Amino acid sequence: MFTWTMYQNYFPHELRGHIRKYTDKLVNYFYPYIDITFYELETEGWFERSKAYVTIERYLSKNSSTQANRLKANAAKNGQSVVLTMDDHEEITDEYKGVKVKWISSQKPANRQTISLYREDEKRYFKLQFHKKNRDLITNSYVKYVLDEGKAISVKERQRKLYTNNKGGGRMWSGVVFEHPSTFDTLAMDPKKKQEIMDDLETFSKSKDYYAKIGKAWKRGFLLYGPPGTGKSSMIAAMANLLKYDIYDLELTSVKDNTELRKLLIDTTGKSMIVIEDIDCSLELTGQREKKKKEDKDKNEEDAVKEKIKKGGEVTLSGLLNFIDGLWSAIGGERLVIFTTNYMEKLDPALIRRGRMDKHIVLSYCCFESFKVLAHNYLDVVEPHVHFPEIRRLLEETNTTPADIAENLMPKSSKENADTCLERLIKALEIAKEEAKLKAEEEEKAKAAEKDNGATEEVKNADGVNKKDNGVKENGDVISKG
Ligand SMILES: Nc1ncnc2c1ncn2[C@@H]1O[C@H](COP(=O)(O)OP(=O)(O)OP(=O)(O)O)[C@@H](O)[C@H]1O
Ligand SMILES: [Mg+2]
Repeated sequence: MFTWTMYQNYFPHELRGHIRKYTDKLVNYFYPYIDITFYELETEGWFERSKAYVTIERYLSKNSSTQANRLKANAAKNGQSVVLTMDDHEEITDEYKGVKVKWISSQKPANRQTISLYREDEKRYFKLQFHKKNRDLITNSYVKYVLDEGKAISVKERQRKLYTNNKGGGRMWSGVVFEHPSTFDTLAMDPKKKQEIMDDLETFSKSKDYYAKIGKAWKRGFLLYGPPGTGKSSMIAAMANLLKYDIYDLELTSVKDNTELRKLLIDTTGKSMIVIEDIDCSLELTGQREKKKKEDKDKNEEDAVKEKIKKGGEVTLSGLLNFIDGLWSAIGGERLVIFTTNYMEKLDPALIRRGRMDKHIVLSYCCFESFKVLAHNYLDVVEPHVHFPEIRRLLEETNTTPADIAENLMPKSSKENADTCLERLIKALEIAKEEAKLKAEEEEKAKAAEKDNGATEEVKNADGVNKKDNGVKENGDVISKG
């Protein structure tokens, strides 16, 4: 029998090299498959897990749980859930555009002659095996498809974060797990408007190539405005939940100057939303405040300059504009910038022009359509209902926020049911209507008094006699008519 030792004795080293080369060629000639190996550990750097391997692992988890007999569980979401993938030496099949491929999970034993500092010196890998005739399809598009899908699965399942910049400490942002339950289903607003916003967001998240084609940074600005309690913050949470984005809640008043603002921006990642709430209250950025500041400065310019030096710089309007759409803002990609305000008219037009804030969304008082969403969510009550027509009429006659409606719809004890809650709401709306009527009457009176006052002033100006004591107080309340 021809043994291994005989082979080694008969054929010297160089010849063995040649034989190996030709046998490999021969085998390749008859072997109808191509194998691609993806190793688990990066060979360069500090033996990190290769991104491609982890992404493939995610992708294969969808087939593994149904096809493989031995599964391996890896922790995900900081240990709160597990990802199941096939264990070593298992095989699964996958199909892409009618072509079947095989994935094999395996590992090469450790090289005993080398000393490794790393615990897992066995080389674990995934092998992708497919027929030679499908070479182009698999190498050109299937591999990319697997990586994209794997990435999408991990984005969907990752734990999202809510970051803020006002915690101090060495880090720019500090984050907690984001778990706000608000979604577009729970958000009360006109269904058509809601659908339009959802479509807008979903189109944005899928438009990477389109933004590249038109030469625009992949980001979109939203301005949410409306009275307090109309759902601006709730909508931001719903947007983050829809797109599975992280939120960076930027507290502008805690940012020292424009340089720090830029650093904060650079420190954010893609697939995120940068939120500045109540932008009208943030620093000296609004048109009116700018004007007031200018007046103050004219009054005492020296003092203003001293103050600025003492503060050591500040965030300016141009700094913020640069933050939103300057050169640095394009890094990371796939980002929403969201401002909220209660007073649209207070904002500087430069801040809210289209292109910067691409979409303006007004959140307003509760209409009947919005009420129906809340009634369904809070009480499981749907139209037709005996109380609905009256509520509809009252909503048309009052300005009530969704927050007020929601508060009235929430059962306060186990004895309360849908009917009692709706009746409470009707009472609250009637009171609001009455109050609004009284307020309107008072305003009417005040206006009339102001008119009278104006007329008195005119008389005074005409004859030079002081007729101020005419029974009308300066604030407009009529105390007596004289
Ligand atoms: N459109 C809405 N749909 C569902 N719930 C709403 C809506 N608006 C308000 N609410 C309810 O009222 C509460 C307050 O709403 P939210 O904080 O979103 O208002 P806001 O517009 O951000 O107010 P502010 O201007 O004071 O920040 C929410 O917790 C939610 O329960
Ligand atoms: Mg809010």
